[in-house]
Amino acid sequence: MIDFHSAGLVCNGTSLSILDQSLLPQREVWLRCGDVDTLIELMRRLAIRGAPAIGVAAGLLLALLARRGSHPEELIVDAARLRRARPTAVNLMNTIDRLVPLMGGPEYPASLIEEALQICREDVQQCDRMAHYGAQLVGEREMILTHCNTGGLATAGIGTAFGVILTAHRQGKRPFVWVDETRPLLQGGRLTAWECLQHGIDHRIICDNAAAQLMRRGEVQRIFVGSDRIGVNGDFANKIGTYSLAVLAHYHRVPFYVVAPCSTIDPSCPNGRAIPIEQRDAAEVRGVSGSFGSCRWAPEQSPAENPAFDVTPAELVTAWILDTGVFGRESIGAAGWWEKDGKRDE
Ligand SMILES: CSC[C@@H](O)[C@@H](O)C(=O)COP(=O)(O)O
Repeated sequence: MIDFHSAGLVCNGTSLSILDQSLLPQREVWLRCGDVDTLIELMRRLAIRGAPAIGVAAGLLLALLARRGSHPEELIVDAARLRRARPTAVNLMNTIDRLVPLMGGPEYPASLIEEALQICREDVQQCDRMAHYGAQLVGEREMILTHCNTGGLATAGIGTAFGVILTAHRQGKRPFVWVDETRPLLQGGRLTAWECLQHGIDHRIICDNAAAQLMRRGEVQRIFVGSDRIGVNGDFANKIGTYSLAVLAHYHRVPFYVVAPCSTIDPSCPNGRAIPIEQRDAAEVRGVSGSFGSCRWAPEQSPAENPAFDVTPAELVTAWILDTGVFGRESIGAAGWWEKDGKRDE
């Protein structure tokens, strides 16, 4: 039985349903996804998004297809197409790399189904561990800033950066959250704000360009962000706008943390320059579109640049909060540093 559900995804044995994140918070619409073309389309238009969530969705769909009797060779082609759907988040590639060797093996399809479910379970557990380590850093009534959406919608569990905030909230620390709206697709203003409301977390949405002024006034005590891929030297890619926040945090001496499972570290990327950055349609910058309607304010003929992610250099990071512990800058350099020396105060 392929049975798994998270905030944005339900797999009930025979089908996969996805909560369309492009329509939230105005409309809660669940979409059936039964084939690879549909999932690729949903990923590209960010109906399902967030690094761990897209990896988990790809795994569950491949498991469903295997259970329905897909020939292993057919599934290998499907997996290769899914792998290319979004290029920056390494979780998608990790999922495919774990499942492809099982396609056509002696235990197929049972082994593939079990591995896909294991990826889901691991993500839930990793979120809990990161949240546990990260929440220890949060003091009473701190003002925290976060970027993009890193909660239950973006993962199989309670989230990465948002999981830290949620856990501090559940511990009664009463954090207050500045929610970056996160232009151009507003994952913060739409999704993180929605998740804050669901969990009763005190928050206020800000335009991305308000962060500097808040930091200058001393109204931001800590910044937590997620990551789509981390290089071996600690440089990391995350939603566009993360790098500017890190520069601002450095100038204003605000602690700046990356929260991600250690599987987000890509051993094949020695540094951030090796991380592929997704370029998206210029139309997303010239206007907005969603369940709230569509509007273009820029001249249609004006070219626009739309990198979906940026890379923050390791020197701007205070610590990496991984599922294996909290790693400061002094940890970087040793081989496999992310598995060894993190502080693990229980
Ligand atoms: C789940 S936390 C890591 C990231 O996936 C998140 O911060 C992010 O940048 C998501 O980008 P998106 O383009 O919305 O998929």
